[in-house]
Amino acid sequence: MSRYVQEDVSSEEIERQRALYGPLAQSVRELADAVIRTEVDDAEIAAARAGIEAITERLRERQIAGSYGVRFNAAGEGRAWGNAVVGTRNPVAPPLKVHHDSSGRAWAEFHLGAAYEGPPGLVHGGVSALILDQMLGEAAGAGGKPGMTGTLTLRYRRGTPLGELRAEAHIDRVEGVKTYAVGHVADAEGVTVEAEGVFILPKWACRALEKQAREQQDEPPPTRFE
Ligand SMILES: CCCCC/C=C\C/C=C\C/C=C\C/C=C\CCCC(=O)SCCNC(=O)CCNC(=O)[C@H](O)C(C)(C)COP(=O)(O)OP(=O)(O)OC[C@H]1O[C@@H](n2cnc3c(N)ncnc32)[C@H](O)[C@@H]1OP(=O)(O)O
Repeated sequence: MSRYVQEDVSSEEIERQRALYGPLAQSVRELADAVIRTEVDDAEIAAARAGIEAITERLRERQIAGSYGVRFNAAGEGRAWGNAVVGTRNPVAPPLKVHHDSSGRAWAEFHLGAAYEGPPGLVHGGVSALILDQMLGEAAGAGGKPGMTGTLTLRYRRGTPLGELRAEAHIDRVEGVKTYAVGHVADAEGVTVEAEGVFILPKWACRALEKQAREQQDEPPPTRFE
């Protein structure tokens, strides 16, 4: 089943949901950080666990059958709220608020805390890869050619300290369905990880985009999601 879902939902309703679920996910991020760092006594841990399990049960009383997917409304606004990097409703996502321009540039400033650690005090290399995969994909999408990651190559130049970071990406070149993008993660001292990747508009999406373009002749198809 496709997880690209068309929903009849107004922009106002999307904003209402963002204001409801965004802070919920943020509270759970705080919880993850607290679970890693707490030093309260054993009885407090047991009580906290019981409380968390009760809340989880409450939330599961009514839920989506599978993952959130990517949902579009009639205005073409896309919501990737379960996305592991930018998902508004995903507590695992830092989340990144990605800025774009139509020349195919994407950038974001963000904070990575204790939940993203690999080597002591440093960001896990897989987390840097996760973020750069998204950022390069966002650049490809911003330039009008979204795609699935085909190949992603990273060079870890030095450890990335946990804390305040910035990521940037831009399109290097486009060859038909293949968009080549480059980018990096940096701390205040400069670049820590560099990435290059190719993003490929899948055959199934080419067909879907052509169909969509035929249906809404003047409206460009959606190419990026928040
Ligand atoms: C309403 C429709 C909306 C459409 C939206 C479409 C996509 C949206 C996706 C993202 C949008 C934007 C923002 C999102 C931001 C973040 C991105 C995160 C992305 C991910 O987290 S994504 C998960 C990891 N990713 C995968 O899960 C890919 C699994 N894989 C496949 O889904 C297929 O494998 C695919 C699609 C890659 C190709 O399949 P295909 O059948 O369409 O095309 P085909 O095989 O014919 O290749 C065509 C040309 O690409 C070359 N090529 C093929 N594979 C290559 C590879 N791996 N590396 C380098 N080049 C490759 C060939 O050599 C040929 O090149 P040439 O023509 O020059 O010979």
